[in-house]
Formats: sequence, structure tokens, C-alpha cells
Amino acid sequence: MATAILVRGLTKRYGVVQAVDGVDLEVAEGEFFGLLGPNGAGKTTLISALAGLVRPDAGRIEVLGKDVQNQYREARRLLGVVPQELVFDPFFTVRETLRIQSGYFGIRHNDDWIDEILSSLDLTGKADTSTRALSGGMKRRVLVAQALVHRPPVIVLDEPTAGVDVELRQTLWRFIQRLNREGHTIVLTTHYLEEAESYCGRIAMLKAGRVVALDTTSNLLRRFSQHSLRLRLAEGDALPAEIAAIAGQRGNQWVLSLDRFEQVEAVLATVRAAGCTIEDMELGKPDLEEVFVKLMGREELPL
Ligand SMILES: Nc1ncnc2c1ncn2[C@@H]1O[C@H](COP(=O)(O)OP(=O)(O)OP(=O)(O)O)[C@@H](O)[C@H]1O
Repeated sequence: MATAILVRGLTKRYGVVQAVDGVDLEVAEGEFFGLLGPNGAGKTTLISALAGLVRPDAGRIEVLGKDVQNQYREARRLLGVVPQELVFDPFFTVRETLRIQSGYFGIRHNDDWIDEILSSLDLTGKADTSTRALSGGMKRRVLVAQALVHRPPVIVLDEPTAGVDVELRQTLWRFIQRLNREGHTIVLTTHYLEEAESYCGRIAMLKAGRVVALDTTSNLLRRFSQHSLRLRLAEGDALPAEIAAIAGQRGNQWVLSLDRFEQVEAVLATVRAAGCTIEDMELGKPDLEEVFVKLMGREELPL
């Protein structure tokens, strides 16, 4: 599989802020890749450098083998970037905006593809509406459409669902998943960790400009998150000593963190064998939020 995005030793400083601090990354063609991190971690700076909009202090980036600085035009054609900011020329309709964007890439007679994008994003009814008259969510859809007019093989989305309603999110994710199935490489930043968990096969976590974790989503979940089992016993029942030794008590409930799902059954069997009555229980699955909180809270971070 070819390398879609290669980042080597990328560094960018703004005054005293080290926005990106020696980032190395490789994203393979066809991946659905997540770039996560708290506010100010350097995600947008990295994406801007990728799009050739920010000049790094050091390091290099390639998109499908094309250097984003020395081969700017070739690299830019291979890339579709959906920016975070909703910025448009307000004088054009949606269709005009997409035609003009096609023109930037030297593509004429692009209406068949534009119609397909509009339809996939549920924008057909807004094709002749001026962009200034669109709601925020609609503008977000146009940004996505704009990034796709030249059919880029690599698509980068910077918080595409920020401030977007449930329906649009679903439309957007369906479309992006389809593009990924068709072979497009997707790189995504989001603060909605459940979205990253659902869609991204691999995730890089950034903190203060550095990559602090890089692994498949399932490995991150396995390594840094656990199943939690909450039990409430009948009044007067005491948890067996071997279980109490590994459980924490919260009010009248016991909480256990378990590495593997199979351990749940063993715990329940032991509790029942001790003659306890379980009045209530709740099972929490590993989730990316726990992984994120754990990794961001650490001083020394494992890769
Ligand atoms: N043009 C700029 N001038 C000065 N500082 C900047 C500039 N752009 C970014 N920064 C700073 O660089 C750091 C990284 O910012 P960046 O926008 O890349 O983070 P982010 O991970 O995208 O954050 P968010 O999740 O809030 O979008 C921040 O401290 C930010 O204030």
C-alpha cells in the first residue's frame, strides 16, 4: 500500500508557542485516520502545513510522494481539505462556488460531479442559493463539497461536525465512509471521540505539538481503557473478600475495572456463589474518552 501522507520532523513555532514539535507520521493509502488532541495541540497547524498554507520551520510533508512545498501544485491536486473556519465569498451561489473552485484546479464542465456531490450531501435544493443565506450547518456541507470538486484521493477534514446537527452528521459520515470504501484516504480531526472511535482505524494523539500515542483504535482501547462493572448488592450482603480486594466502593455500589469482558462472568459467578443478591448492575465498555483522558493526563507518555 502506498504512503498517502508522510510527515517527517515537522516543526512550527509561533513566537513563544511551539505549535508543532517534531512530528513524524505516516498514513497509508486507503486509511481512515484520526488526529486527536486537546485545544491548541497543533492539529490545525499540522493540517495547514499539509495543505501548504503554513510554512514549517523544519521538516517536510509529502502527499502521495509529492512534496507540499517543492511540488505544491501537484501535492495540492491530490488533497482535499475541509477547513474548520466557515469562510466564503458571499456573492456566489452554492453551484457557482463549486464551479469557481473547479476552475482553480483547471477543471471545466464539472457539473455532473458537482451534482453528485450536492446530492450526496443533501444540498441539491440549495444549489442556487447564495452562500451568505445558508445556515451554519449548510455552509459546513458546502465546505465539504468544495474540498471534493477535484476528486482528491486524500481528504483531510478539520472538525467537520463541529456545531452540526445529528441529521447532517449522519449524512456526512455516510458520504465520507463511502468515499473511504471507494479508496479515498481520510484524515480527520474531531473533538467528538465517539466519532473517531466509530470511524477511524488508526489514531494519532497530539499533545503540545507532539505525537504522544499512535496506534490502531482497537489497540488504544485495549491498552488504555477497561470494562467497568458496577454492582449494587442487597442490603446486608457483603462482597466476597477476593472481589472486594479489587473493587472500589462508591456509596452503596461496588465498581470494578476489568481488562477483559470474560472476567465479568467470573466476577458475577463468584458473587452469586457467596450468596449475594445483585439488585442492580451496569457494564461500561472501554471507550476512547477514557484513553484520551488517561493519555493527556500523563507527564511521560508511551508511544
Ligand atoms: N497564526 C498563529 N499565530 C500565533 N499562534 C498560533 C497561530 N496559529 C496557531 N497558533 C497557536 O499554536 C498552537 C496550536 O494551535 P492549533 O490551532 O494548531 O491547535 P489545534 O490542535 O488545532 O486546536 P483546536 O482543537 O482548538 O482547533 C496554539 O497554542 C495556538 O494558539
